[in-house]
Parts: sequence; structure tokens; C-alpha cells
Amino acid sequence: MQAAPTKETIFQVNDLNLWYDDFHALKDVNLEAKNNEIYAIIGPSGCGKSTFIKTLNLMINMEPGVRMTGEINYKEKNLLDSRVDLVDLRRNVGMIFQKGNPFPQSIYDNIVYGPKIHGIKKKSELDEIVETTLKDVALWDEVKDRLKTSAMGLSGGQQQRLCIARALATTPDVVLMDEPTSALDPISTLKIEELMTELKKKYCIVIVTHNMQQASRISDKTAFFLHGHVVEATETSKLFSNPEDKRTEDYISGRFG
Ligand SMILES: Nc1ncnc2c1ncn2[C@@H]1O[C@H](COP(=O)(O)OP(=O)(O)OP(=O)(O)O)[C@@H](O)[C@H]1O
Repeated sequence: MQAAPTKETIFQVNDLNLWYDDFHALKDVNLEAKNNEIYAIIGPSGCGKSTFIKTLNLMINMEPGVRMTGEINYKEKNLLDSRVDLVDLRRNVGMIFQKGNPFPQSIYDNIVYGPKIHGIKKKSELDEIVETTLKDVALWDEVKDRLKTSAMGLSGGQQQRLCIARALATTPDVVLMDEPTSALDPISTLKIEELMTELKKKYCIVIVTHNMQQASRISDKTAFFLHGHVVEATETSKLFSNPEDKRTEDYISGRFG
């Protein structure tokens, strides 16, 4: 019998420590995220989830007073090495935030923004990208007749799907999501969750979520963060059914946080 192909490691984080000035926000974090997997980051408010996800595309460098040690290997290249090309990194590692934040432009222009920056000028090519990415996020049928109208006229859930399409338009290989559904109603949330399950066929997805049902529904692996440490990082089914650490058990059963 042939062994199943090994999934490609996208992020290998080794002994990552991060300080905001004197405050030690991430402590000896180790984590491996692979292609075709959804990795959920959970933990109580202030435990370092957003800080961690922002290290994966170095958006964290925009915060004042940040210092890091350790390694964040993205496809075997350490991002803490000063020679990393940030434009290239952000093209490959897309990021979605809590609230869809479309540019105050047309739906079409939101999507072609990234590809244009990366040198694609031909209208037929841009049209193709718009159609493909909007189909990928299941928004095409809803907006195909109003591509030139403002993205601000879309509903919250549609804006979030548009932002995901915008991230996909630069053909990334990772999509980072920081609480992507916390501002959405249950139906829009379900649509985004279905979308994530589709997207993992092509991408590595890392998602920060406060919603433990969401983590257990959609993710393959989960890391539980507490006070900047990873308490436990393992298969989602195991973490939720048979956690090794008492603190994980207390958190997932709602005893704190
Ligand atoms: N720019 C900053 N400067 C100083 N401290 C910061 C900064 N950003 C975050 N922190 C601190 O780092 C810790 C981790 O914050 P972070 O936002 O990563 O937590 P979180 O787990 O995402 O929280 P939440 O679930 O509430 O969003 C917190 O104590 C926070 O106050």
C-alpha cells in the first residue's frame, strides 16, 4: 500500500518569543501549520492570539516597541531574517480581519487592486481574476451584475467574502483570518465556514477564533494559548475530546475565559 502524501509544511515556528517593550507577550511558541489544513488558535482574551497571527506575515512589525527572538520559518525561510521581501510575503500570506474592510471603491476595483500592484494590466486577465475569485468565495452570482458599484453597498457578510476574494486575487498560499466571523450573523458565519472548508483544498488557513464550536467544526489542528504560552497544540478532535492539560480542559468546558 502506498503511504499518503505528506502535506507540505508552510509554517514552522520554533521557540518564538515576542515583547512589546518590556511586556513578554509570546513565550517559547512552537507550532507547525501545513498546507490543506485549517489551524485554529483559541484562548482567552489577551492570551496573545492576535499577536501571534500577526507575526506570520510580519504585520506585527507595524506595532511600536516589538522585539522577537526564535524562528518563524515560512516555507523554510526564517521571516526574522532581515532579508525577507515584505511585498512578496504579503502577496503569499493573505490576511482577513474581524470586520470586512473593503476599500471605498467598486467591487471590481477592490479585487484588481493587488494584481495591478503586482504588474497585471491586461483587462481580460483582470476580468478573469475577478470572476474566478468571486466564484471561489461564492459571491459571483450575487454581484456579477453590479461589479462597478461601490463595495460599501454590500452586506457585512458579503463584504467579508469580498475581502477574502481580494486576498485570493494575489494567489497566496496561506490565508490568515483574525476572528473573521465575529461581526457576522449566523447565516453569514456559516457561509464563511463552508468557504473555509473549500479553501483549505488549495491553501493553508490559520484562524483566530473565540468561538470554540467554530474551531471544533472546521479546523484540523488547534492550539490553545494562555498568557502567551501554547498550552496544547494538537489534532482538533483530540484537543476537544481528550485534552492532555487540565487548563485546556477547564477552558474548553467554559470554566474560565
Ligand atoms: N501594541 C501593543 N503594545 C503593547 N501591548 C500590546 C500591544 N498589543 C497587544 N498587547 C498586549 O499583548 C497581550 C496579547 O494581546 P493580543 O491582542 O495578542 O491578545 P488576544 O488573545 O488576541 O486578545 P483578544 O481575544 O482580546 O483579541 C495583551 O496583554 C495585550 O494587552
